[in-house]
Amino acid sequence: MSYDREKQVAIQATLSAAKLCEQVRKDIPPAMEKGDKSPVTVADLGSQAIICKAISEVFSHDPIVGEEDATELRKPEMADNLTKVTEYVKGEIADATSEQVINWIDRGNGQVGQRFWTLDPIDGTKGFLRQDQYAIALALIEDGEVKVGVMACPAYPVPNHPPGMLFMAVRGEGAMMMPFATAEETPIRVVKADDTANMRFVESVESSHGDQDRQNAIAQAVGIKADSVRMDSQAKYGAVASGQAALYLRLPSPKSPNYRENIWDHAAGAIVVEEAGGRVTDMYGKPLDFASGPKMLDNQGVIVSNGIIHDTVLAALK
Ligand SMILES: Nc1ncnc2c1ncn2[C@@H]1O[C@H](COP(=O)(O)O)[C@@H](OP(=O)(O)O)[C@H]1O
Ligand SMILES: [Mg+2]
Ligand SMILES: [Mg+2]
Ligand SMILES: [Mg+2]
Repeated sequence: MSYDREKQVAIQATLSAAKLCEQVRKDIPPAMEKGDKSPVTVADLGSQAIICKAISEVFSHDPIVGEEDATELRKPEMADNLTKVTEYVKGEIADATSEQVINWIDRGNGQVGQRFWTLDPIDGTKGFLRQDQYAIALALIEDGEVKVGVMACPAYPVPNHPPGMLFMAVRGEGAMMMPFATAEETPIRVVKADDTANMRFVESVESSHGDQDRQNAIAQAVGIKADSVRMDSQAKYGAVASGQAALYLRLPSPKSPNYRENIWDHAAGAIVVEEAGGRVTDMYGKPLDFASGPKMLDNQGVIVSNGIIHDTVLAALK
């Protein structure tokens, strides 16, 4: 089966959402707080609206499992925020109304099933607020397997061009990157065994999202001598897929040992790395479970590598 249509719709939708996010970022957005105390901005909500609309128009029966919902935005005291989100969405969809924006965002309340999309409208909201890395991440899952993944990374550096990189993959067709500036697709591959210059590892900027002491100890144990490169969001998967790093370690934080990862934080990145020749498992070597629900309850930690060093990393973790 061909996924060309899915890939094209996903690329156009994430690039459109990326424009909205960059517009919000220029205006330095204030963050609102969600129920779990994590931040959300008008850009997260606007991005989800744009992408859910685009998917729904073409694939009207596909559920979308998105990170955000419009519960807060519906409250009368949030009217100003709803107006702001709608204004930004209008930059991409000229005739959008607030009512439509709310409904598009809530299209992201879908359930995991035989075929569905998972969406992180801004992965790395903390990075976005710091003017660092963030990603708009969208993936199609069928029969428990990620089939298409697209990550738009508007702040990702591109040599000799303004920042902005799209990473994408279709199962069985390899992984590509495409600078926003040139729109030229190039195939990407993970770091080769003899490429010592790129044998570095990436981890989250946020110390509370992992276990940086242990991550650094494991990297050293597998022979990586350089300090880690800290980067927000699934852009880290892009770094591994494009051979700029050999390893991405995400071990459970000692402060939140019972935390479970969300599917939208990993699905798009995982297929991009796998199709670039790498490997993605949890810290025990188990495949990530994208089929059972929005949280990967049976997985802990995430290990992303160029494949060659993967078993050595898993052994060091024992
Ligand atoms: N205690 C925790 N451990 C691991 N990940 C966490 C976490 N708390 C939040 N996160 C997730 O970390 C993501 C950001 O990843 P990174 O740290 O690699 O930039 C967040 O995505 P959002 O920014 O989409 O909410 C959020 O889902
Ligand atoms: Mg969030
Ligand atoms: Mg996220
Ligand atoms: Mg997010």
